[in-house]
Amino acid sequence: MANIHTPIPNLKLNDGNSIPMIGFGTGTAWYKSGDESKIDQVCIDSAVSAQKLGYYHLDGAEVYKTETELGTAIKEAKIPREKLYVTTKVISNISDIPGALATSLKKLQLSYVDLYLIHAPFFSDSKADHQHKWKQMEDLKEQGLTKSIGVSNYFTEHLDFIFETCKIPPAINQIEFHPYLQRTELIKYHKAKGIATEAYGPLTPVTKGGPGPVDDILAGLARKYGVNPGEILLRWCIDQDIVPITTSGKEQRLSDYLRAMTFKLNPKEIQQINEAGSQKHFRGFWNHKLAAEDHR
Ligand SMILES: NC(=O)C1=CN([C@@H]2O[C@H](COP(=O)(O)OP(=O)(O)OC[C@H]3O[C@@H](n4cnc5c(N)ncnc54)[C@H](O)[C@@H]3O)[C@@H](O)[C@H]2O)C=CC1
Ligand SMILES: O=CCc1c[nH]c2ccccc12
Repeated sequence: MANIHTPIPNLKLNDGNSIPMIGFGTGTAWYKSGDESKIDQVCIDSAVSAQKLGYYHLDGAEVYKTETELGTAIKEAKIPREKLYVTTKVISNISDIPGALATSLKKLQLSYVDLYLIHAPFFSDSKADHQHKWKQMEDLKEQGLTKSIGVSNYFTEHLDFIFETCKIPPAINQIEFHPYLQRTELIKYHKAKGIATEAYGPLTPVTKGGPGPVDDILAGLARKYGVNPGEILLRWCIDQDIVPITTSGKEQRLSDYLRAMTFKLNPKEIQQINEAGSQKHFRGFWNHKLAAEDHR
């Protein structure tokens, strides 16, 4: 079983902080469509197991309605706070960003988060509105309530708005990223501006995006490195300096994912996955909002 003894590399951010290069997500599998006050014990238990295996990077969001579960799991796992990397995101209460973070911190039972993200750009209706929201994010970082600030699901034009007036540039853009959605232009932009990329949905080709043209390549590489195709996808992100955010309620799967830390893909193997992946297009999230961006 891969576990806490499997070293997880960090990525240095543009603000000097570092982020562990794999995250355990509390959205998707755990998202509550109903009553937030109904506690999901399976979510708590899975987040505790994840921390015990060595996942110290935990990804949450107010809209998942699982921040209370994440806070309970952090308390139960007893990992020292300074070793943890906790992210949350604002969207439901975007009209009051400071109030939203205060509420999230209360649910998480924390005095600060490591990363606070604006969950999506679709709730700002003008350039000035984007810039005003970003200023509120900067204030929260300056108050020490979050160590880093960033965005999620932003396009280059939204990032351009921020860069026009920001004092602190976004440290991260968390986006859907996998071989069937390679976001080449956006990733180039991130690199040019010093923004780190986090990948959600990294396993899409072996989950809802399959079957497809990368299957045989993933199977061959999985045989070569003695892992599952999923771990090849996680490594494909890491070897491009992109931080995958994955999840599972199955302890064995969480343990298996950590085998992505035990090998490296060579540039030719990365290229093979890129070329095969570009033969298929698949987007699993935010289709209604993001379809226009697909061919950029
Ligand atoms: N910022 C945003 O808009 C978004 C952020 N996220 C974050 O990213 C996290 C991870 O997102 P996911 O799409 O769940 O990541 P993912 O692509 O890593 O998929 C994880 C899911 O795949 C399943 N899985 C793994 N291996 C499998 C296999 N061989 N066969 C079948 N199923 C398999 C797991 O059980 C789990 O449910 C979320 O929990 C959330 O924290 C997710 C979506 C949007
Ligand atoms: O974070 C992205 C996925 C997600 C899961 N539940 C919701 C609810 C509203 C927006 C996004 C999401």
